[in-house]
Amino acid sequence: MVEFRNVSKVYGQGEGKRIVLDNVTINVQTGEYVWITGKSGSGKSTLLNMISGIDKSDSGYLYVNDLNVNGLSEEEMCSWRGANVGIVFQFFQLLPTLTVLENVLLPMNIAKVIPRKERAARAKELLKMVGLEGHENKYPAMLSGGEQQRVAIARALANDADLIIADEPTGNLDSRSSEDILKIFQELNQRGKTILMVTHEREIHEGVTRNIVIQDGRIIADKLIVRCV
Ligand SMILES: Nc1ncnc2c1ncn2[C@@H]1O[C@H](COP(=O)(O)OP(=O)(O)OP(=O)(O)O)[C@@H](O)[C@H]1O
Repeated sequence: MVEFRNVSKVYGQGEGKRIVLDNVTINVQTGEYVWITGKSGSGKSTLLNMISGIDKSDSGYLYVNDLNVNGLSEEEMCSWRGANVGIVFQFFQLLPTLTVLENVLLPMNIAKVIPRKERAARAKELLKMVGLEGHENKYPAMLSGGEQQRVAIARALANDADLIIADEPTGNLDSRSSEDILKIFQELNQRGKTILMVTHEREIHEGVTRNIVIQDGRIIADKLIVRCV
């Protein structure tokens, strides 16, 4: 589903030149739940940012469902991403002047892949799924960090994208809220979503199927997680 093929990224020039990703090749299959871990500054976010279009590689290819994402113009990238990738950030990135319901409706109103008359019911259903029934008309500032991250997850699911990318979604949460959020990701994966998550969590959470470790822009480990039941 997601294939990075010989992807490299360099920032700066001359003495300040920094190779952030060095010939990275990763192949993620549909249905995987992948954790990308590694020290701060190792290149994890840069990798995810290529899928969201925030960063572009200097060389190599990125395919998502056989689409050459590098080849998209900025406008094409925007509309492709809106309909095909759900994104969850560390600091939630909710719009403070919109209610919880309006925040979840926003991607639907932009991408227009969900029929207009189904959108409000869908947003309410997604909020119920993440445990926020009854909070629809609140503003983000009225919610705890964990609740705000739930809204962000509902928003990431708005257009029913098969691929969810999450950049340290528990990085700003206490351990209890982190556990709750990780359980939601596990459930999403069980419902068929493919998930790529950058995290600093120390212990691999139940449900994670693969752990890719990055160091200085290179993959130093790529482990399938097999659990006995
Ligand atoms: N726009 C930029 N310009 C210059 N350098 C950048 C830019 N974006 C990232 N970098 C550098 O690239 C390196 C990798 O950054 P990246 O955010 O991918 O690391 P990370 O592994 O996600 O780190 P963290 O765990 O701290 O979030 C860092 O040294 C960072 O300073």
